[in-house]
Amino acid sequence: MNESQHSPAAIDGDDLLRVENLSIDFAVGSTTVHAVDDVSLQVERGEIVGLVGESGCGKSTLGMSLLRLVQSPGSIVGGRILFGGRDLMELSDHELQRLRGQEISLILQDALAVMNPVTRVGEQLTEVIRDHVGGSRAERRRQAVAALSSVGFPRPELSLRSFPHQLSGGMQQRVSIAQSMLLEPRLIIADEPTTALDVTVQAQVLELLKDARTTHGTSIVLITHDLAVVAEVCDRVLVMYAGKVVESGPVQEILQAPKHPYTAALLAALLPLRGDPPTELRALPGQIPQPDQWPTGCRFHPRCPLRQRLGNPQLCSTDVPTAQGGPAHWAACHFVSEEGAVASHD
Ligand SMILES: Nc1ncnc2c1ncn2[C@@H]1O[C@H](COP(=O)(O)OP(=O)(O)OP(=O)(O)O)[C@@H](O)[C@H]1O
Repeated sequence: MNESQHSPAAIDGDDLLRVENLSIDFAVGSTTVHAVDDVSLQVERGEIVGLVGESGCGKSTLGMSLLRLVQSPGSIVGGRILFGGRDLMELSDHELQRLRGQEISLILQDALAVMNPVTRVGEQLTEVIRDHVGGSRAERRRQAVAALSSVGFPRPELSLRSFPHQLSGGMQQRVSIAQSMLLEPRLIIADEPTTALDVTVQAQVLELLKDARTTHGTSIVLITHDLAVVAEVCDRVLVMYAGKVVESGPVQEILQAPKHPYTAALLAALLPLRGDPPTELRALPGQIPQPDQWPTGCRFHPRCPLRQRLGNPQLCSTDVPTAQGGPAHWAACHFVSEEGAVASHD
């Protein structure tokens, strides 16, 4: 079985988003970079799904594709993205425009990047309402005040008059979340939304995302390199390595009993939240390979601690691993058993 075939088959019909065998290439000079390679996933209504992995593994490219925002020289070269049963690839520009913001919205690490620096916060918010909903000027303003209030601005009327650069990073991210929630989208793509923020503000922003799910049933795809953030908010997690999903499962299971050696290595590199500090930080050696030079067989094999412990079996460098485990929790590794071989080898 193909490593990506488990996840779509696991759904019982309550999925809002279904990605099937998606591949995205970048044409860089005379080479083709396979940034996302045959990835499948699904997100159910009201579910928060984490997408984790090191820098360069394809998380953002995958996230942007969910809004059909992959920029040239990148393009979707295979697969389907179904949102609420509609194939995103078949939508007209007009339909896509309505979809973005109204049904799917985007939160980025750099909140300023999605704001107009010369437009006051209030105007940015009321413009979105005017373009998608309409209503009188007074009504639009009332909604903008309510939006800022809902993300914790103590004096929203005053903050509406601010320019984005007059706000702190945490405040800017709150405005960005307020803006993305204005039209009560069914799905939010949040790409490293807390990475630039200090720990206290980070926790507040994560709370706001959880609130969005609780209050409006919003589904969220949370892209992050930080497993601690995943542990805090996600129901399910997909671990990406070198353009592929290598493990998928419920967050607690993945954190407590990872099946893939890459996931185990990411976890081992985390500092414990409580207790004595470790005598050494077991960081994962080596770097993710360049996307135009993905290794043969299992793409993780040159860095894999489990393979080394097993005496470097040849299979890892020759054969692409298929999904092992059940539909709810699987990993693409030749040497994983359903009992969690990784944990027992550690
Ligand atoms: N505009 C581009 N031009 C060429 N290649 C690109 C471009 N954007 C992304 N890529 C390629 O796609 C790969 C995946 O990039 P992507 O940004 O999706 O990874 P990521 O996991 O989100 O990393 P990060 O956390 O650093 O954003 C990159 O290694 C790069 O080779």
